[in-house]
Amino acid sequence: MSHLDDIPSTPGKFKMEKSPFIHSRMRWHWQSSLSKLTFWSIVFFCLILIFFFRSPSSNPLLQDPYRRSLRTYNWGGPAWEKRVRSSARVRSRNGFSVLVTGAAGFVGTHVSSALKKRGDGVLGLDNFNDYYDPSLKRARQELLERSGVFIVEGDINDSALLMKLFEVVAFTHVMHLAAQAGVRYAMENPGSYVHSNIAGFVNLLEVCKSANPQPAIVWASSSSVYGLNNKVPFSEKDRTDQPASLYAATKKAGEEIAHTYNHIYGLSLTGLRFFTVYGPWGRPDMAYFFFTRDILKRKPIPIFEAANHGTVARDFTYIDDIVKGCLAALDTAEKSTGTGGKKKGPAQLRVYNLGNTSPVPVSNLVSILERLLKVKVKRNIMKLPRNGDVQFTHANVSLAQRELGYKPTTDLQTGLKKFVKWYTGFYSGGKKAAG
Ligand SMILES: O=C(O)[C@H]1O[C@H](OP(=O)(O)OP(=O)(O)OC[C@H]2O[C@@H](n3ccc(=O)[nH]c3=O)[C@H](O)[C@@H]2O)[C@H](O)[C@@H](O)[C@@H]1O
Repeated sequence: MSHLDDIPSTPGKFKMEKSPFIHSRMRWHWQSSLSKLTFWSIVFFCLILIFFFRSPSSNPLLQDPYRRSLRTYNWGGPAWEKRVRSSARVRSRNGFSVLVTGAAGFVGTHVSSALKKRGDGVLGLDNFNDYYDPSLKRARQELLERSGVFIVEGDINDSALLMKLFEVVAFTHVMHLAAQAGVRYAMENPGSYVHSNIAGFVNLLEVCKSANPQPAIVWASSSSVYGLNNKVPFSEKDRTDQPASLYAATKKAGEEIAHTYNHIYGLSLTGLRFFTVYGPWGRPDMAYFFFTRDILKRKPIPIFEAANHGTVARDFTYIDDIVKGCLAALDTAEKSTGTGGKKKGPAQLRVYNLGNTSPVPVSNLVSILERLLKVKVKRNIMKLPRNGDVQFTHANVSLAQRELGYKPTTDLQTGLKKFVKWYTGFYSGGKKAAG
């Protein structure tokens, strides 16, 4: 037999062997390569399993919001109830008793502080999740505690906690600012948007509708509900049925859910469409914030541009203007009409734009920061990624002006100057910039 006989006549096929020795040798070869193959397959499979279970982004069941929702918070007890009552106690004539959800958040902190200053009773609620550096939330908490605002640690999805809070305090108003914010993060962690912005909102409304008395609710919607609209400036009468991100879709869903609870239970509900809010104590996931951090680190700044070199612009709105809008919405909110889960008559249902009315290209935002920080910026012009961002936003605020007396007064240059002053002060002295 020539050596050629060992070679398969066609790929994948072997000639039958007659020699028993060759036959058993081949079988041994086969078995050994088979067991090797099995061994390495098992190793490879195990590696994939380890990688899968260790990587939160690849397994939705292990993503933050679910772990967060499983977290247990310590609440209850006489000392805790005393703190709750004291924080929510009204200290001015005709003042409100307000439950502020998301009180350790950017807008929540500013609104809580402003309400407290004018003598309203304020109780905060926040789950201190780690969407961005929780130490910034803790610093905001300290700030509020110094002015007498207690923040209860807990989740808006926790019905027992919410019911307890309403049992301890007869809140006149709820300022609902707890949410999963951020447009682009919705592609990484969609579940967190459903968890907070839909399930959490419904849970809160369920408790509010059963409360006696029912509170009036003012809550944060978003300019992102205008989605792919081309008609500017955006007016409350415009369509909001083409969201560009899941974040926008959950905020739009919130507006429809608000309609339902108003219709069925007589809850007074006011949605505020915020337009890219910025300022001191802001959110590190927002462009103006991380641009500042990265400019100071001499890193290149990615500036998005639309097709055909189209400008990407935002109606950046300063936090103090937003706070005035929030307080005016609370002040003009009518009482809910239901009791104990039953509607007694029609109740107020409103939606307002709270913007600045003058969009600024993102490249101008970078130029302002460049001047304020006195650092030459390396610009990295990039195509607007298909990740939920829209090309521009521009608010028409005439409705808010008419009905709330809302009038924004801070331009981007002035507002950023205040932000940079806060930022450099806050992160100086060895504190690391939030990531
Ligand atoms: O007004 C709103 O409705 C929304 O405003 C912001 O969303 P956004 O306007 O996208 O704010 P940033 O994420 O700070 O982005 C500002 C601008 O910078 C641009 N950008 C962002 C990131 C980047 O690397 N480069 C860049 O050019 C974005 O395209 C956008 O035009 C908030 O993150 C949302 O939570 C809020 O609801």
